[in-house]
Amino acid sequence: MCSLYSTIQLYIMIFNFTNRSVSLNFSRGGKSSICKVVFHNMQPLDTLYLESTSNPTVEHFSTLIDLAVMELPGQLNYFEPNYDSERLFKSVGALVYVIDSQDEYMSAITNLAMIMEYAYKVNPSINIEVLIHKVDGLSEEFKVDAQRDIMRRTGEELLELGMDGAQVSFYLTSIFDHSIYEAFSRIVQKLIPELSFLENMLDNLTQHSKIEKAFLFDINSKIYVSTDSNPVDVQIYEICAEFVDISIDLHDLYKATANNNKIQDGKALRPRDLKNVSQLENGTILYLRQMIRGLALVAIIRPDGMDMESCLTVTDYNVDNYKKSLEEVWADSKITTSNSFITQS
Ligand SMILES: Nc1nc2c(ncn2[C@@H]2O[C@H](COP(=O)(O)OP(=O)(O)OP(=O)(O)O)[C@@H](O)[C@H]2O)c(=O)[nH]1
Repeated sequence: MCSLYSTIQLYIMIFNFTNRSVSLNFSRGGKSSICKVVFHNMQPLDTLYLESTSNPTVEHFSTLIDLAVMELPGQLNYFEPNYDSERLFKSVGALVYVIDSQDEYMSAITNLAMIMEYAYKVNPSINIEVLIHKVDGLSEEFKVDAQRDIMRRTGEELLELGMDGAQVSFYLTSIFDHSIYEAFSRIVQKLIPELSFLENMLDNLTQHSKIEKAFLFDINSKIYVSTDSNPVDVQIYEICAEFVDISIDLHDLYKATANNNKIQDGKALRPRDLKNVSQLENGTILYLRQMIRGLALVAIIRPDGMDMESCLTVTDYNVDNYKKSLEEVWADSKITTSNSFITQS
């Protein structure tokens, strides 16, 4: 059986080139806020008090994937001899470039094209992901216009550099709604080589239960690392992501600390896995079960006339099997800690 364990390194960056005649400052674009909100559950409004980052930071998160998120502050010039830029670019799977949509963005686009030129030279398989960020401040019409304009200008810049075929993905994001999670979900999924296998397993699960939509969530970040092949409806995603939050809050509130350390027949009892089921007024069931490696399966179940108990019995049985398959796939995988390779100045 193939191993699903992948080493993925993502880094979020905004560059500035101090060696150009005009010094460009692309800091305050929202990089730290994105990292704090997505990976540390910080409330979006609290990012107002974040201080400017002065040194590169790198953090590792190990769930389905070994994800390393590097934040490169805007004030530093990574093409100085101090930084081993070649090694930096070579080692990452995706480069996430943040453009502040509420600011003048022409220089940021020129900068992006130059970075892409360098990135592709040293790492032709790198994914370039552009977040058109802070779109919460723009009207719906303006959002679309800004995206079209940024895509067109990026295309023109790349054409000038002779890179017209280069692949770039654009996402409209804000930390004030789920768009940032949706973008990161898609970015991370692109880096999982076995994604179609994971999708097939979820398709199988949905076909044999009354599940309408299922997500495999990373509990910590609420990024979904996989979903079945039915199209993703943003509202359904939002409901499922909120259900993860509620389940964790309830679990923390009611977990019996005494039980966690309980000894039975001389053996310590393992803390119970997270599970939460809730039926909405229209009969739809929200179902969450903890899986392995910090992941949780969240499903929307439509009973369609079947009583809730039978529906849950079938789902529980199928989810048990799904979990066993995940465990088998991960049985041989080891967690490797990637080396940090940013030279601190
Ligand atoms: N409206 C809005 N503001 C945001 C969003 N994301 C971040 N911000 C704000 O942007 C400001 C700068 O955010 P930072 O995360 O510190 O920016 P940075 O790119 O890390 O800045 P440096 O550390 O200086 O490189 C903060 O006041 C955030 O609250 C967003 O999606 N929408």
